[in-house]
Amino acid sequence: MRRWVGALRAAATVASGPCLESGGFRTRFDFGSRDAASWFPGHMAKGLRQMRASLRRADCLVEVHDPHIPLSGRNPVLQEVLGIRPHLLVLNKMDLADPRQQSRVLEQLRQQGCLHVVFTDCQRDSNVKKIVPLVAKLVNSSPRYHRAESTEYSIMVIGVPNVGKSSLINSLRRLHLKKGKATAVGGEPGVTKAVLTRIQVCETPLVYLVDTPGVLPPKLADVETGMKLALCGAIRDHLVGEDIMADYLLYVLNQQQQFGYMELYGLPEASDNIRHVLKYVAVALGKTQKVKVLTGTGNVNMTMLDYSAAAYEFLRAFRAGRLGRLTLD
Ligand SMILES: Nc1nc2c(ncn2[C@@H]2O[C@H](COP(=O)(O)OP(=O)(O)OP(=O)(O)O)[C@@H](O)[C@H]2O)c(=O)[nH]1
Repeated sequence: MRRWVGALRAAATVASGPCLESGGFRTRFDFGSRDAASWFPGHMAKGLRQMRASLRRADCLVEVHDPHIPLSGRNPVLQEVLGIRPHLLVLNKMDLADPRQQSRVLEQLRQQGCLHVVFTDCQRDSNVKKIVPLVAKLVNSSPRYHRAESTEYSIMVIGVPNVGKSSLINSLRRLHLKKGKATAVGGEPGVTKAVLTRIQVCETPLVYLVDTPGVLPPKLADVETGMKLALCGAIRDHLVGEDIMADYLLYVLNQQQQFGYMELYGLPEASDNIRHVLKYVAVALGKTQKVKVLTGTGNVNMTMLDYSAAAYEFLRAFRAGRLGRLTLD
């Protein structure tokens, strides 16, 4: 075992593509002729219709989004309702994004008219306690339309898939009700399949949340926005392609001088060549596959590096924060 890993490591070093010096990285990413329209799954149109219908019953919208992409990938359909409902933007998974970008992001969001923003980490319940008082303040300072007589707050949680909507609801219940999970959490986009019934998250004040299935913008602004959403797990990997996603991730890491991948996978220097990097990923993680090779004298079984598995692991490392805290916008 040791010997073939050693041999593969040597092969990875010798047969590598050109390694670029820091500063010699790609300055733009070539998306080829990819069309982001094909990445929008049809069933989301239904989710969007259900969401619109439920919106009428909500006092406040809590929009959860990924702080890796605080400025892109949000659903423009929401703009229609933002004007008439109190709106709070929760940038969840703050533990994974670059904290140095927070003030710039807040300023840019403010310029876009997004005034109420909270960064949270639902795995550690960080900042989640700020949400209920802020929602109460926002609702109380705006006309409550048909709900003027009600003393309870009904909040609708919306956002693209996989941003942590269910995790936020569970975190609120843990903090305010000392209760466990009410809604399933999953690492794959689309875990929340149907619009759920109301879930109580707080006693005083009485607050109910309505969880919704993650819904992508029906029309992505451009291919790059789609790629960023895919990196954040909002679009299923196989729709976009793990190989190109890994390449785009490497491009961004190098652009932002985030070279943590070198140490993680034992690269001697930074590289802009995804195949070269994935070679190291595969070797470091022992991602190999047996391949049958037909030769003139018969079949030979060979152990080869599994680049697809390596690309998948590279993406997983990014999503778990092992490649550093990164803001893509
Ligand atoms: N690092 C980190 N991971 C989180 C956080 N919140 C949620 N996650 C993870 O993100 C993934 C998606 O979480 P969910 O709560 O299922 O997301 P969702 O938005 O309800 O997903 P859909 O149902 O697909 O729309 C899960 O693997 C969670 O464990 C967070 O604050 N930090």
